[in-house]
Amino acid sequence: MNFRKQVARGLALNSSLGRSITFCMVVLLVAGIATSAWTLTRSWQKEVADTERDAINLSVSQARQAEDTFLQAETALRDIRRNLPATGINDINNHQFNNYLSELQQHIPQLHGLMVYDPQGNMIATSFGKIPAQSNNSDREYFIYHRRNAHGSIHIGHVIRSRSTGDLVIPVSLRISDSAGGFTGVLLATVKLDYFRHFYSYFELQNRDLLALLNTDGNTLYVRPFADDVINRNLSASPLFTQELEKKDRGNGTWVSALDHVERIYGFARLERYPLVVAAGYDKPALWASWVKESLPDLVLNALLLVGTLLMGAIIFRQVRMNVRNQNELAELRDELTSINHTLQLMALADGLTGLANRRQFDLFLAKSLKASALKQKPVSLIMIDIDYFKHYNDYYGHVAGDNCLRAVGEILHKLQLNTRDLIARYGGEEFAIILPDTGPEAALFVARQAVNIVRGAQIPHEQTGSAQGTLTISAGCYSITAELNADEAQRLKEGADKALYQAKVQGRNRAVAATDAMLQKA
Ligand SMILES: Nc1nc2c(ncn2[C@@H]2O[C@H](COP(=O)(O)OP(=O)(O)OP(=O)(O)O)[C@@H](O)[C@H]2O)c(=O)[nH]1
Repeated sequence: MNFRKQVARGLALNSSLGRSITFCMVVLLVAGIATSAWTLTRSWQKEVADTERDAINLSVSQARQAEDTFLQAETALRDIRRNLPATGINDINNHQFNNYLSELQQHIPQLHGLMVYDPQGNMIATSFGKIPAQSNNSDREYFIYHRRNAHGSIHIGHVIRSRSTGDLVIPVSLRISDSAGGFTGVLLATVKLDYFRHFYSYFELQNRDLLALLNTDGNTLYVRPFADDVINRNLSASPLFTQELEKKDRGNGTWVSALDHVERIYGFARLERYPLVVAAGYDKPALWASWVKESLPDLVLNALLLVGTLLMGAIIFRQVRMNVRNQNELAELRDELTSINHTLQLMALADGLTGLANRRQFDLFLAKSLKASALKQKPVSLIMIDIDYFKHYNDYYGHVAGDNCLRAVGEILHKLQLNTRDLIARYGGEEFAIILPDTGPEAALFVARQAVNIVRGAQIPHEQTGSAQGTLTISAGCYSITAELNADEAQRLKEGADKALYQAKVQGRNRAVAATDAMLQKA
């Protein structure tokens, strides 16, 4: 048996019930798996959507906070510019102005310092109170920027290390111009990088979650949780600058960070007043791990449900298989009983010695033939056959040989060319009978003679017949009637054939005789 057949039998697939149950189980399983997959996918998508919303909210709030931080610095610078002597910055009273700057700085905690530079880059006032010996900042980017650009807007530069204190600061600067628009110096407010460092550390973020403040040209100002070596790194190739900010000022996206190659779900927001952008990024692999951990009970439950369904299916299959097996066994038993019944029926209707129809079958067949004859009004004939001198045969050869002889005569008679509807029977003892439905007297006598001739022709030795041949012969008597209904026609037919047989014996045996009216009238 090949594998497919084994599986089919194992699952009781060879029954229609088995197939129906298999179909239902497969539908249930597929539906279960599909539902679980759909639910889990939806749950993960919701997790990602929630995170995207969190990221954009965080970036927007931090952009707002950065905006306020730099706005305070700008306001301070604009105040300073307003308070510069109308005659020019060279007329600044150093001591007084330093105090003013110092006081202003103390009110704005994120400020590292406030400074005033002349057109040559020399510091002429500072909130630190004392102007250092080496204080020329004409090489600084912001200074060069303002010398070249005549506009009076705020400029936020890249992170620098303060020459006064060595701290990392973000320079916020404003150009000072004379009434003709000529360059007369630079006002500088430095914002502490640590201010953002501390501020960003307040948020409860995972290890690799990111919060960054960047210039819109892609330069990093501060990126939590990275070390200071990423400061001033150019990230202009990041999708944030190449794709997202090109399209909108705030939004979200997922990309792999250029800093550490970790995939993050980002939210970003551009500051309204300043060329800065804030990005908040959530570690996607960590989010996945935490989601898997949270979804584990659901996963296990779903798996258990599926296993339960499979087990239930297996139990049902087992029952169906047992059912089918029982049914098959019952069918086999029924077939066996039918066959035994058939054999018993045959045994009940067959003669044990010769295998011909027995007396019981003879009677049944005769009754049936007579009824048909009465209904169709067609003749039915009976030939009675008796072995001649069979007592002598038994006496001479013994009863065992007598039995064999009976069997041989049965076989010989069986070879007669009869119609299929005719019946040869052992009538009893050494007597045989042939019933010929739809057969008249001439045809019956012809068959009877054939029987006599064929037995004689077989030349079975019989020493005790008194004849010269010394072989076995039979005598036959036949009679035909067209039966009437409701009459004991069997008796009439048998008596007629018997009388004819008697005449055959009387006339010298080894012959066939048909019953005549004269014979029948003789009592
Ligand atoms: N071996 C054997 N003999 C049987 C069987 N049935 C009947 N017989 C014998 O058949 C013999 C019949 O003898 P009878 O009725 O006297 O007739 P017959 O000797 O054949 O003489 P006729 O009929 O006058 O020619 C008896 O000896 C029975 O014992 C049987 O089944 N086997």
